[in-house]
Amino acid sequence: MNVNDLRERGLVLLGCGKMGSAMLEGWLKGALEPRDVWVIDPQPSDWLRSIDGLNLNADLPERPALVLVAVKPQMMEDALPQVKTLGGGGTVFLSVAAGTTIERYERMLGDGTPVIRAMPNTPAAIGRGITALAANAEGAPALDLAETLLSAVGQTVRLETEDQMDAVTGVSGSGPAYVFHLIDCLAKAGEAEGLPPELAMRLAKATVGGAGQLAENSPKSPEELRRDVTSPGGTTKAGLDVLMDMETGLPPLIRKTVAAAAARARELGR
Ligand SMILES: NC(=O)C1=CN([C@@H]2O[C@H](COP(=O)(O)OP(=O)(O)OC[C@H]3O[C@@H](n4cnc5c(N)ncnc54)[C@H](O)[C@@H]3O)[C@@H](O)[C@H]2O)C=CC1
Ligand SMILES: O=C(O)[C@@H]1CCC=N1
Repeated sequence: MNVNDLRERGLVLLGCGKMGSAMLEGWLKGALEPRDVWVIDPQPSDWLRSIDGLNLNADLPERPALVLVAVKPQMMEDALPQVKTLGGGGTVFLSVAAGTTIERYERMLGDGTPVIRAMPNTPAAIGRGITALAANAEGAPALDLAETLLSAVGQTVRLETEDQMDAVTGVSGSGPAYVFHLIDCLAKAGEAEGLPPELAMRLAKATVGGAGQLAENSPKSPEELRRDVTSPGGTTKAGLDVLMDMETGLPPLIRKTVAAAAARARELGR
């Protein structure tokens, strides 16, 4: 299966909120036209309504090439019956829902359904996402196509086993939210040290954005880059002594944060 199949047979989005829209926006800038896409969403956004030629809550094609499932796990029981007749083979199901396992899709859609699970993240909206993928045996031949689609919104990585997906969700799926919170905390701390709010926020955003880009592009490890900032006896060392405390600092806090998110992903899967 390839992009031409998508264009000939159609791509269906079941749910098109924040994540579905970020992905659709990337695809419409690339290989797909609005007429190739069917969206099922009871509350379509103004953006979706404004796309000329998009098949919005219209009758579905008989045998679409792919259904992207982008509803919340809690909405799954209501949403999936709308595409149940497409299960059993022929149509590939690509799910971005946290927690919901391949086995659960197979139960809901029938044995033999090609299922690919993916975990993207919201920087997809600016083409800077990262998506992890895993598939059942029937879905595996469509992994190349799924990667082609998802690379329109950032990097992709294939997982060795589906079991890794909950940990991935705790790191990169939820991760942008941790980083946005870090920006807020940094800005608030700047304010507490006497900076005007706007200046503090500008400094915090540029620092996190710039450091993230540097960490991604540099041949040096994050640890080396940290050492480059840290002068002996200087200001960074004083700050890091607090942040890197193994009992009260970031390491145990981030460990607990990711563990809680991964545990919730496992819970949602049940
Ligand atoms: N937001 C994020 O950072 C990420 C979200 N995800 C996953 O993506 C999925 C969607 O999340 P968001 O886009 O953030 O949520 P969202 O709430 O923005 O979008 C969900 C969409 O589903 C629609 N919907 C509700 N009931 C429906 C039904 N019966 N049939 C069809 N559509 C229905 C809603 O109207 C809404 O537009 C979730 O399963 C989440 O786990 C995965 C990675 C990152
Ligand atoms: O919070 C959630 O459940 C979803 C999955 C990863 C990011 N957002």
